[in-house]
Amino acid sequence: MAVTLGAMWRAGRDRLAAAGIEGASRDARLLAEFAIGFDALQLSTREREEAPEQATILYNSLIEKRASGMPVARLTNEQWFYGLAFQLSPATLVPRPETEALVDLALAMLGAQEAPRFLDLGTGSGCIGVSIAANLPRVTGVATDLSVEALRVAADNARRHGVADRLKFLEGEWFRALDELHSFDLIVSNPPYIQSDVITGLAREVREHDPLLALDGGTDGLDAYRQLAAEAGRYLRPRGKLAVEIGFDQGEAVSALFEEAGFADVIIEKDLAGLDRIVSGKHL
Ligand SMILES: C[S@@+](CC[C@H](N)C(=O)[O-])C[C@H]1O[C@@H](n2cnc3c(N)ncnc32)[C@H](O)[C@@H]1O
Repeated sequence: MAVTLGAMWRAGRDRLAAAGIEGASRDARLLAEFAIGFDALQLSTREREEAPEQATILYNSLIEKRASGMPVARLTNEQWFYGLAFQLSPATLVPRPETEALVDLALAMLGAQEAPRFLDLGTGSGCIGVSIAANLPRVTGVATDLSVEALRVAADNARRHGVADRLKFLEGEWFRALDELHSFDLIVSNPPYIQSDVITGLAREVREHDPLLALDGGTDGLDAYRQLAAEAGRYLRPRGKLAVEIGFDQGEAVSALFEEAGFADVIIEKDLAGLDRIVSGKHL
């Protein structure tokens, strides 16, 4: 018997709800759009059309994977961030909405400058660096990662969004990736910041599907911040800034590391949920 597109996606929604998936309706719609190759508007306006057999088979298999805990972004291999679609791979973190605050900070700081330069350390999918470049036509930047595969994806995303000619991608451990002596107006990073022994207790969607390299911040979660705070000054212009994403309970510890390293005007900023999310400081 022929099944309509509307009946198809609603059956998926009910399956996800029965499996206890939060946001079952949203996820079922996103997976239906992906399986059929529609956008949200097309799915809404063409619900009465017959569902193609191949799309139904694909959709049902995606719904079963989602029901077993695989995040939608891992199934579609894509995540929206700062109004842009980012391709993903198993080597990249799924960009999180709270990280968009780092892009806001960068745009506010660099927007008025003539030819600003920034560094995005641990770029992953490239979401931070590509979003900054896409919103500031005069900016140039360098994006690094320890993962070659993540860098490949980030470079693809830069091409996709037309900023590849203004971003350089370099492989290596934090500042050691830099190929020459650079001097930046801003260094941004969302480094791994989860304590090693907390990772096994994280939600399954994170623990099983985000790369460990993107999560593990060492015994106290602060390994990357120690290195970044201690070394960033060498790569910043006078009055340049270092700004990092932090875990909700790391504000004081990371601020102290910034102050010990000689940064001035150290500020902790909160996210929309009212949690500490960014620490920034100025290089004198
Ligand atoms: C939390 S993820 C952030 C990814 C991306 N910037 C974002 O916000 O979605 C941290 C990134 O740092 C990279 N990374 C981890 N350790 C690193 C190191 N020692 N040197 C350079 N990059 C590293 C990981 O591969 C990962 O892409």
